[in-house]
Parts: sequence; C-alpha cells; structure tokens
Amino acid sequence: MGDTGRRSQEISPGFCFADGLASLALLRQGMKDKTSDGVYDWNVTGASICYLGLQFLCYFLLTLGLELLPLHKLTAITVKEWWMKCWRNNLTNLKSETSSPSLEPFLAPSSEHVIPDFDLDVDVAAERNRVLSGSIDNAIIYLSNLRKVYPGENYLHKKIAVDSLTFSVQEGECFGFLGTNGAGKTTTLSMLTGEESPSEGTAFIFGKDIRTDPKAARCDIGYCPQFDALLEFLTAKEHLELYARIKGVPELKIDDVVMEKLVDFDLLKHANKPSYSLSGGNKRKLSVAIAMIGEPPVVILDEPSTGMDPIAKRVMWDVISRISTRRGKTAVILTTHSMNEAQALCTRIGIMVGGRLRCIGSPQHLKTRFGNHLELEVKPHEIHSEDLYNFCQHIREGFFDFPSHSRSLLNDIEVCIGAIEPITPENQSVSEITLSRQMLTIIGRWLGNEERIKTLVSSSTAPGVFGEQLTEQLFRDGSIPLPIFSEWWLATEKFSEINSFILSSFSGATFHGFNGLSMKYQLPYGEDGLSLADAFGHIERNRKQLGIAEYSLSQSTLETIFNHFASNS
Ligand SMILES: Nc1ncnc2c1ncn2[C@@H]1O[C@H](COP(=O)(O)OP(=O)(O)OP(=O)(O)O)[C@@H](O)[C@H]1O
Repeated sequence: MGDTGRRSQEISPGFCFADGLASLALLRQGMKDKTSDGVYDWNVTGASICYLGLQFLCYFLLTLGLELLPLHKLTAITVKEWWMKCWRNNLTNLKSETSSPSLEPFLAPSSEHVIPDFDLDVDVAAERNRVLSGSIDNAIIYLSNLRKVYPGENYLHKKIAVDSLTFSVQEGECFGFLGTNGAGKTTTLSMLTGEESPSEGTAFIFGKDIRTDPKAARCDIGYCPQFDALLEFLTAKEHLELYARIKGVPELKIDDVVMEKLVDFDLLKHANKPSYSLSGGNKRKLSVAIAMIGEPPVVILDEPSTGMDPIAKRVMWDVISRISTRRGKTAVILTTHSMNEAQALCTRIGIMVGGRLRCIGSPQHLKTRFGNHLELEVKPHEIHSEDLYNFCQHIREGFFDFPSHSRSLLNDIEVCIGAIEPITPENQSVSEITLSRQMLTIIGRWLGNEERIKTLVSSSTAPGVFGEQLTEQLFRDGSIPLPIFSEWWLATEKFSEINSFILSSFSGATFHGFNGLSMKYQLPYGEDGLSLADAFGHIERNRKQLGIAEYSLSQSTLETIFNHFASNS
C-alpha cells in the first residue's frame, strides 16, 4: 500500500486500531525492523495510539457541534440574514467609534422592520410605547419588536410568522393570546421558551434576554406545548416526579408536590398508568400539571384545554386563576380558541391576526371599544295548534275537496315526520295533502304573497325559521305536506312582523340570521346609537302584541369582536 493510501486510512479509528494490533503481533513474531524494539515505538503502536487520541478529540468536538448547533435552521436565507446582520453590526460599530456616544433609549427598536405607530391600533401603540420607554412596573415578561421570519417553500418566499410584537405581562396577570389559525401565537411562545430563535427583536423574562441568555430565561418558565410532549412508558406520577426533580423541588417535598398536582388535576386514578394509555384529555391535564409543577413564576400554556371535557376544563380554570390572580405572583400566558375560556380566565387579552397584534386590553375594555352594537336575540311564540288547524282548513276548503276528519292536527304532523303509524284510507286528513311546486305558487298568489313562495320553489333558501329544511324537502321529494307548509307560512308571517318592527324601530339595526328558532340582530349602541334601557323599554312595550316569547339583549361578546378582527384581516 502506498504512503498516501495509508495516510488516508489513518483517519478511520478502525484502521488505526487494527494497524496497532497488527504491528504488535509482527513485533512479537520478530518480523519488525530492528529499529522498532519497544511496544510504544512510533512504528509499532505509538502512531496508532496518537491517531486514535486525535480522532477521539475531533469526533467528540464534531458530535458536540452537531448536538448544539441548530443545523436544521441553517438555510440559505438564515445564512444570508446572519451575514447581513454581521455586516450591519460592523457598520454600526464603525459609526459609534467615529461619533460621540449617545444615550440609547431603553430597549430601542432593533430593526427597520418596526411597524409605524400610525399603522397600529391606539391601545397596541400605547402598550408598545410604554414597553419601549421602559415604564413597565412589575412586568415579568416583556417582548420588544419580536419578529420571526421562516423561509418559505423552496426558500423562495419568506413567511413572516410574527411581526414586531411588543407587549408586557405583569405578575398576577393572565394574558390571553387569541388569534386565527396561523396567526403566530405558537411561534411567539416557542421563541419565549427558546424552541425557536427570534429573527429580530427580543423578549425579557425576569430581565433575562431570550437571545443572549436563553438558558437563564427558560429557568423561570413552566411550559405546556400545543402537542403533549410525554414519554410513552412513564406513568403520570413518574412524569411529575421527573419534572419536579428537573425543576429543583427539594427531594423531601417531591411526594407532596406530585400528590397535590395529581389531586388538583383529578389524575389520581390514572397516576400509575403509562402515558401512552391515557386518553387525550388526561394527557392534556398531565401536560398542564407538568407546566405548573415547582410553582414557576411564568406559566405558558398553548391551548391547554384542547380535548378536555367541560368538568376538567372548569377544574383547570380554577387552578389557573388560583395561581395567577389569587396567588398574585405568577404571570400566565395562555393561547386559546375558546372565547369562554378567555373571558373566564384572562385579565388582559391580545388578538393576533397575520403575525400582528390587532388589539390589546381587558375583556371589558375590548367589548366597550370594539363592541359598538347590542346583540338582540328574539324568539317568537310557537304557532298555536288551533291557528295551524284553522289555516290548514282554510287552504283545504279553498283548493281541495276532502272530508274533514276528527284527528288532531298535531297527530297529522307527527304522521308527516314519521313519528306515528301511517295514514290508512279510513283516517284520511289534511296531512295527506301534499303540495307540489305549481300548487304552492297558486296558493302563494291566492294568499297574496307570491314573492314568499318564489323563494321556496326556487333554488335559493326560503326565508323563515326553518325555510332551509323546507326548500331541501321540496327539492328532494318534489312536494311538501300541507301542515308543514302551513306551519312555515305562519312562522314566516310572524317573523316578518317582528322583523319589520325591529328594523323600523331601531335605525341601523341589521338582521344576522337564525339561531335555532330565534332571530339574531345587531343594534347600534353607544354615543350615536341607543342605550340598553331604551332598547329594553321599546321591546318590552310591544312584546305581547308581536308574540315574542323571549328575548335577550347584550353587549357584544368577545366572539363577535374576534370575528370582526378575523374577517378584517
Ligand atoms: N417551521 C416552520 N416553517 C415555516 N413556516 C412555519 C413554521 N412554523 C410555523 N410556520 C408558519 O408560521 C405561521 C404561524 O404559525 P403558528 O403555529 O405560530 O400559528 P398559531 O397562531 O399558533 O396557529 P394555530 O392556532 O393554528 O395553532 C403559519 O403561517 C405557519 O404556517
């Protein structure tokens, strides 16, 4: 073997080891040249041992590098960004060396990507100015122009997941982070917990910078990720014990702390089951319990209640409000798609759309600022069976010549929907009468409202409380039974009466569809609109005459405010 071939093989530990052994064997057999008489001579095992030592060092450093460097994040774009940043920093350093030193404002915006104030909602801009100027009393967490850009498909189009996010969270606060799917909530939380590194800007947790000191920043966080990160073969109890030890709970207290969490989250009966055998909801409870073990001062929960039953949700809400608002020392950041959860738990809410914060404030503040209307839900009285009977008779006498029958009309409707036995020739009644499209058109004309029938027989959805089902039935069967048609007609008439009353009484009122048997409206509210008392008074005075069984008037819900931001994105 040539000298070059041999050298190239010496980078392999296997070759060095075998070569050393072979040289040793040759020496024993006396087959080595006379100059090599010692075992550790360079020509015997010395060279192999040295190469092996060198290789150990190189391969150890390589393994360490592969473990520590986030190589999966090393893309053309990230390398380019890193290079640009270094270049910019050099320029800034050169400038600062040549110019006189100036007092940099605390947390000065770090990039040219900062959204201008006029582009922001006033509350979001105020929060941003407060944080950037440093007037953040008691803030445990503050984010300063935090931004995350992902390389897009084929590294061509960048995806701005989080854009210049700036806000703070105080101790004792439960901050609700709401947003549409893909708004950037999880990415923000991942940056806070150190899973992702920010592209620009930074955040501070107890004054520790997540960019420069991510390990120290992480120490104060209890994190429940969006997807349960459990070890399949560890039981619920073992998980809690493991995390209690990791978080430094004193050995003597571990049993008590673990038991407390098992009881708090109603996991006692599942304590000794391996996590793979737990149901989705119980896995979620365990993940939240893990986040809270060791009483971390910052708790970050990414959609914690997903998959939990309503009772488990209430239990979890109780634990969260106990640790944040009641104990008053912990800051909680919570993302959720449940407006009820946000309403029940959060002292402050921020709604994110497309990576940007669109509004921020307490739930009541958001309702007062963005809820510029009242929500009215009206449920009319059900159609009286006597009225229905009379109406059916009226149509039958006008168009059909069937003998009247003693069966009650309610029975006839039950027959129509298949609830009782079918009609035999002896018990014929109005329920037997079915109305085709042509007959419906003629009846509509006869009743003086052909337009209403047109919507029923055309492919568009018919108006009224159950117009949609009726249109479907007509298209499916080609006809509809007389009692069903009569009930729809009378209900629609009642709806029209109430609808014109509301639209004429409250200028600017808009109809927002049906909710079961109720109709929903939005009424203008506030300075230009009505007061709650005016609206109540007016409806109450006309309630009997309009046949309103029940109604409710309320301020806008968080859901309508969320929908408003989501639809304007
Ligand atoms: N690793 C990634 N690479 C590229 N794009 C990503 C990556 N992770 C997230 N994104 C994109 O960033 C945006 C924000 O995602 P993120 O998961 O933060 O949204 P989210 O608000 O948590 O949504 P959801 O409510 O559905 O959980 C999305 O458009 C997503 O497609």
